[in-house]
Amino acid sequence: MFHLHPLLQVDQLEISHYKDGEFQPLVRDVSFQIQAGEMVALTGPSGCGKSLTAQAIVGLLGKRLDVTGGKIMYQQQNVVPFNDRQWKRLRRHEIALLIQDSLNGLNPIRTIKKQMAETICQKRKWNRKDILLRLHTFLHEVGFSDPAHILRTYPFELSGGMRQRVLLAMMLSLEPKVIIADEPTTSLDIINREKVLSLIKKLQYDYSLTVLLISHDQKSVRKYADRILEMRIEGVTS
Ligand SMILES: Nc1ncnc2c1ncn2[C@@H]1O[C@H](COP(=O)(O)OP(=O)(O)OP(=O)(O)O)[C@@H](O)[C@H]1O
Repeated sequence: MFHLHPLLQVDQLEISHYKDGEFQPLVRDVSFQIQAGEMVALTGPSGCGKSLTAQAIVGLLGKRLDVTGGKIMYQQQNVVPFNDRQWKRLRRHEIALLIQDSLNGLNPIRTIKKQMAETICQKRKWNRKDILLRLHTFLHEVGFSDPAHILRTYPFELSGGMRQRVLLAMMLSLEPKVIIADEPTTSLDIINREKVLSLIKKLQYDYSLTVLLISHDQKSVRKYADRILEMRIEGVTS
C-alpha cells in the first residue's frame, strides 16, 4: 500500500498583525490537512480566523498582516516564503479563492463577457471562437440555460446567486485544482444557498476538485462536506 500525501497541509499556522512596531498574533496554532478530491468545511465562530487562514493559503493577506509561524504545504512545498510571482502562479493555476461578496469579485462597469474572457486569457491565449465556446460551456456547467444572455449583462442586472455562479464559472475556466470558497452563500437567501452549495458539490465531482468550504454555519454545510473542521478562537480541531 502506498502513502498518499495530503494535497494541502496547514501546520501550526500563526497569522499576525503588525501594530505599534510589533507583530501581534490574530490567529494561532491552526493545523489541518486536505486530501485531493475532498470537500472539507472549515467552520467556527465569527472572528476565529477562517478568512485570514484562507487568505494566507493563497498569499492574499492584507496590509500589515503576515504569516509569523508555521507552514502551509501545497503539494509538499511550503508556500509561505513564496514571492509575488509564485503567488500569482499559484492563484492562476492551482488554488482559486471565491470570496464572500460576489459584487466585490466583479467589475460593475464591464459586461460579464468581457470579464470572463479576460479571466480565461490569464491562463493562456485562445482565439475568439474558442473563448466564446468556453464561456458558453462554463456558464452551462454552473446552471445557466441561456449563456448568451448572461454574457451580455452587467453584474448589477443579475441576482446575488447568479453572480456567485458567474464567479464560479470564471473560476472553473482557470481549471484550478483547489477551490477555497469563503462564505460563498452568506449574502444569499436559503434557496440560492442550497443551489450554490449543491453546485459546488457537483463541480467537485465533475472536475475532480478539492474544495475548502468556509462557513460560520456548520448546519448548512454538513450535508455537502465530506469532513468538518471546527476552528476555535485559537486553533482548529477535526
Ligand atoms: N486587516 C486586519 N487587521 C487587523 N485585524 C484583523 C484584520 N482582518 C481580520 N482581523 C481580525 O482577525 C481575526 C480573525 O478574522 P477573520 O476575518 O479571519 O475571522 P473569520 O473567522 O473569518 O470571521 P467571519 O466568520 O466573521 O468572517 C478577527 O478578530 C478580526 O477582527
